[in-house]
Amino acid sequence: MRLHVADHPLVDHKLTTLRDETTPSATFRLLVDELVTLLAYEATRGIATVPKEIRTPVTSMTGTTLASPAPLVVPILRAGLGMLDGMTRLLPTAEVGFLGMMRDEETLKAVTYANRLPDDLTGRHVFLLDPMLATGGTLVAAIDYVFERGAREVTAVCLLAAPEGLELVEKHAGGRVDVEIVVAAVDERLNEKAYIVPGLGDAGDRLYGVV
Ligand SMILES: O=P(O)(O)OC[C@H]1O[C@H](OP(=O)(O)OP(=O)(O)O)[C@H](O)[C@@H]1O
Ligand SMILES: O=c1cc[nH]c(=O)[nH]1
Ligand SMILES: [Mg+2]
Repeated sequence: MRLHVADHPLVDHKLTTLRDETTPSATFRLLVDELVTLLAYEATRGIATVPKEIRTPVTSMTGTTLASPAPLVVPILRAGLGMLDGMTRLLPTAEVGFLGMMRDEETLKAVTYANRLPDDLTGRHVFLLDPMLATGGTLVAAIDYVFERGAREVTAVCLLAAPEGLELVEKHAGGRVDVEIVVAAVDERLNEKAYIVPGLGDAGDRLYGVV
C-alpha cells in the first residue's frame, strides 16, 4: 500500500476553513470540490496511458492518451458524493459507479446498502472517493468489494485519515502495490466515538444535513 499525503499550502488553507465549525454547508461543499481537484492531480499520477499519433498544425508527433478501459470513479455515499464533480472534472472520460455504505455507529462496522457498479471490473483502475478514513472499516470493505470484481488497481482519495484507519488498511492491504491512498492530511487520532480528531465532524452531515 502506498500513502501520499498532500503537502501544499493551498490544501492546508482550504482544509482549515473546511474544519472550522462556523463554515456553512454551501462553503463546505465548494471547498470539498476544490480540495478534490487538487488531490485528483496527485491521485492520477500513476494512471495508465498509451502513445497516440497526432498531427499538430506544424508536424506529426507521438503524444499520450489514457489507456482503455476507462478508469472507474466510485463515490462512497453519502459523503463521497461531494467529491464526485471535482474528480470527474479532471477525469472526464471516467465512468462512475456508486457504493452506498454507512458506518453503524454502535458497532462501527460498515454496512453496504446500495451498489450500482459493473459486475466485472477486470483491468479497471478504480478511484474510491470518501472524505473520511476513520477506523478504516468502510474503506477496507470497499477495497475488497472492487478487487473481488477484478479491479486492477485501487486509489482511494480521502480528505482526512486517522492513524488507526491507515493502520487497518495497511494490515489488510499492506503487501499490495496496487493500493494507494491519497489524503489531504493525517490527523492525530480517533475519539471515543471513533470520530477523527481534530477532524471536521460528520462529513455527510456537513455536506447534506443531519440524518
Ligand atoms: O472509517 P470508518 O470508521 O468506516 O468511517 C468512515 C465512514 O464514515 C462516514 O460515512 P457515514 O457512515 O457517516 O455515512 P454518510 O456518508 O452517509 O454520512 C465517512 O464518509 C466514511 O464512509
Ligand atoms: O470523523 C468522522 C468519522 C467518521 N465519519 C465522519 O464523517 N467523520
Ligand atoms: Mg456521516
